[in-house]
Amino acid sequence: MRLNDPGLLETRAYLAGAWVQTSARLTVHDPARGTLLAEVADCSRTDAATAIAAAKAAQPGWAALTGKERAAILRRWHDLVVANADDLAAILTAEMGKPLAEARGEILYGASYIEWFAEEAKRVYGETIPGHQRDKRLLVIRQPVGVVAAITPWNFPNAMIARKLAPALAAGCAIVAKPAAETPLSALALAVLAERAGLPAGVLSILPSTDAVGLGIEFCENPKVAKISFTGSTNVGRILMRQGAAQIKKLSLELGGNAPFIVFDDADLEAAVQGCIASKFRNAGQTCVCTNRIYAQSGIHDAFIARLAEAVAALRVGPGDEAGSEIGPLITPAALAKVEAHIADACAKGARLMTGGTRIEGTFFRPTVLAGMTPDMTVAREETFGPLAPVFRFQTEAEVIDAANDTEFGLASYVYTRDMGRVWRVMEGLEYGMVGINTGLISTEVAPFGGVKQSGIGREGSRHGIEDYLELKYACLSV
Ligand SMILES: NC(=O)c1ccc[n+]([C@@H]2O[C@H](COP(=O)([O-])OP(=O)(O)OC[C@H]3O[C@@H](n4cnc5c(N)ncnc54)[C@H](O)[C@@H]3O)[C@@H](O)[C@H]2O)c1
Ligand SMILES: O=C[C@H](O)CS(=O)(=O)O
Repeated sequence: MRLNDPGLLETRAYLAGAWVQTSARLTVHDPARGTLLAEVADCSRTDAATAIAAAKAAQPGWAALTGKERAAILRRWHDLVVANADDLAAILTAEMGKPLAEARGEILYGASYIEWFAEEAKRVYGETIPGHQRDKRLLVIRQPVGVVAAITPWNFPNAMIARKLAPALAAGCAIVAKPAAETPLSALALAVLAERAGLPAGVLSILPSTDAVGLGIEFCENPKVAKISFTGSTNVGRILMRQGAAQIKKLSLELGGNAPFIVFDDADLEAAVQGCIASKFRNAGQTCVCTNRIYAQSGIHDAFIARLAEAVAALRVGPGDEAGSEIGPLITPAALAKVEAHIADACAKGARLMTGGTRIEGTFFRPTVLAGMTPDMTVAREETFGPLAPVFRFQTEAEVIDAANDTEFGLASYVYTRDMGRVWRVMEGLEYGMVGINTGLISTEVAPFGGVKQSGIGREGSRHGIEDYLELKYACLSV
């Protein structure tokens, strides 16, 4: 990996304002080649307690700055991230595998959250309320919740952590973050730049660790932690809820998905095919908002499947750092095995393979389209998190809304139709936090990202995102 600034490839933990090399090390591998990339500090639960104590000590001073002063530091951080985007993308592709173009897009996407919340830092407004009695004056102020503990996944190792650090810091919180053990380098590089931007010591810690369970327990049980912000699987989100219940720990949860992609007869066929590919195969299908089930109405079904299979077969699979690669490797052999299991289950129950269906080498897998899907197949209920596009046929609007909602998940959903009445009926009928209408790409810092049902609690981004890191305080003044 060639970097303009080798200082961004940091392998020490950023702990209580210092760069710390721990005795234990965790290893980071390139998923495309299986080669060793780096040995990184492996933090313990004790290290987490130290970081939390430092955050608790530093947070009042950080909150005492004006929103404008915090905004200036966040703005400098944003500018440094953008200026170093090529290096950050190279690091991200090396540890996670996604194509460089997607990695660079993620860096700018993560930076957009830092920019957005630098602006929001100046707009944490309070309010006055007309008194309920003549001698009373009422007011409300918003204050930072305090120390935040964040836990993030491997699939967007820059953006998912930026999407938490930015609002927390903008609100005046201090934050301790544990990135996924598979992809710590992107988070550490962000901390290098945050320190350069002037973030005070102790306000932020980044703790790579193979002891996810132990640090999770520390985050949940340490009374200095006011809130946990988690992005990852619904199963782990459930564990954290349970572990934090004793202290009524505040929680923001961005969890799993099972996105339906619905194509009605009146849809623009080519737009639907391209939107489906964008939604399904971004990051090799390893995003929480990836299409997981495709529903094609009977009139357009055959033409849609034929065109989709043709376009999917043309997708180029290869290492993310090789020019032209569109589909990188899956993160682990276990991730690849899950894709194969979903395909085997579907075919055993009558599905037809239209293209792909086989591994190439290592954890590279051919993008796959299946036809003849039925609700009893595993992929109808489970998030594949890989390059598999299963197509179900449907007849009526009511039938497909019921099918789309027949899941415990409710994160993203997609609808292709040119009938405006149908747009409103289906958008209102879908039990999801987000709906893409005639588009397969919906994520942006200016809109509230998040799910309903077992896809999460709270929203990230938008004018709503900072609220998760603030408390309302009501004062009643007798005059
Ligand atoms: N809603 C979103 O914004 C969003 C974004 C990305 C990924 N995801 C979801 O995340 C999942 C894939 O990511 P993953 O495999 O890394 O998820 P994961 O839940 O296995 O891991 C996520 C993070 O939690 C940590 N972790 C694991 N077990 C833990 C425990 N017992 N206590 C505390 N922390 C623990 C991991 O080390 C990692 O840092 C998918 O379900 C995907 O849909 C959701
Ligand atoms: O995987 C989850 C991310 O939130 C995907 S996105 O880049 O925000 O759409």
